[in-house]
Amino acid sequence: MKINDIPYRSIWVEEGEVRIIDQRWLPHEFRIVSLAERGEFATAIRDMWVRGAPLIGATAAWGVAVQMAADPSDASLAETWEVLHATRPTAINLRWALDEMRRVLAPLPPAERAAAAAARAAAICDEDVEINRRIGVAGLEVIRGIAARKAGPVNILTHCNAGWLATVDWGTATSPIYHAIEAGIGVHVFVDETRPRNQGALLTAWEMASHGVSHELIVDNAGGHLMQHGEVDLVIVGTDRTTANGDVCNKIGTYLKALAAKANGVPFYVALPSPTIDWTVRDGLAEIPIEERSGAEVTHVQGKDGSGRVISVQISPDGTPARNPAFDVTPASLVTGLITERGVCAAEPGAMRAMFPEAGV
Ligand SMILES: CSC[C@H]1O[C@H](OP(=O)(O)O)[C@H](O)[C@@H]1O
Repeated sequence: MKINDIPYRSIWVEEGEVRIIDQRWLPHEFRIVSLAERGEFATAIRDMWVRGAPLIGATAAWGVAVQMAADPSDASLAETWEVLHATRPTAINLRWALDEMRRVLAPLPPAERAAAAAARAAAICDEDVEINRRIGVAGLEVIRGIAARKAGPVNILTHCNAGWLATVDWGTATSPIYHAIEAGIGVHVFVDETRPRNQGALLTAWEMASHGVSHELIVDNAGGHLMQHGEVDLVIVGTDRTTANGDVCNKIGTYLKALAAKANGVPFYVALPSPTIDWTVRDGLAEIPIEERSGAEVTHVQGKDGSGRVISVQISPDGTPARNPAFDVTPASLVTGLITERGVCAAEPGAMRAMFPEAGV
């Protein structure tokens, strides 16, 4: 997407270096950093310099590629899979990308691995961009259908950041929004702040403003109230792992939005790129590992002080203990539809298998 009319991706190669936007400082500072060795890739994923399921996968793919240039041995490949896989447990794209890199590289002689790894990592990024563009095309029809039945803008609520900053480009939940803007359809986006790390307030609001999308930031607890008062026409969220049965794991708080949407007859759609489907899992609640992050993310909040410095402040008493589950699981029964790169399908195993027969499940 464009920032001040300059096109960017969230991760790219420039002057032989893998570069990322260090999202920890957005929106107040725009910092680009280079990742030069495996440990830096692991840190960038674990500490959320980059975040978002597809971007985590793309970053891990480049981490493998950089390591193969340093040491293409079997032991190095195996160790790199383990080191990067251990960074964050929930987004399936991480395992998908690491498995994909191992599938391509393991059969090759070590001398051929560096070039092959860089090619596959670059292709994973390009594929992500195209998948998300197609999700936008499919999701546009959902928005267009709602626009045809009402006056005024289509009011869309989204949770967390499933934008171009969570992917290589376009985003997943935001791609239909960007496509609707391009199609001349009026939209207004309610951006959930998304405690505790505020990906909505810090990242989605920045994306919406940068792209000129009408939006308002709301506290997480306001979504149900707006739905009760008919102010939300559609909910679109992203996902970090969707099961073969259509259960959707996403940022903490998504489940509560789905409950409110169901209670108020608001369509609840999930933008789902196929690498985010975990075909090996059916019962999301029972089987998807939920990342528990530091309680400091709950007791402290980051922002800009009066002099423009990015600082962290403590919002709770000294020593307050905190729990910080980073994701929750929305049962398929609460999902109106899955917006995939091949079109919209029901959140149920038959429809998903029909959409992706190659999954072979
Ligand atoms: C397009 S997937 C984005 C997905 O990832 C986010 O989690 P995190 O910021 O912790 O990586 C959130 O669940 C988004 O919906």
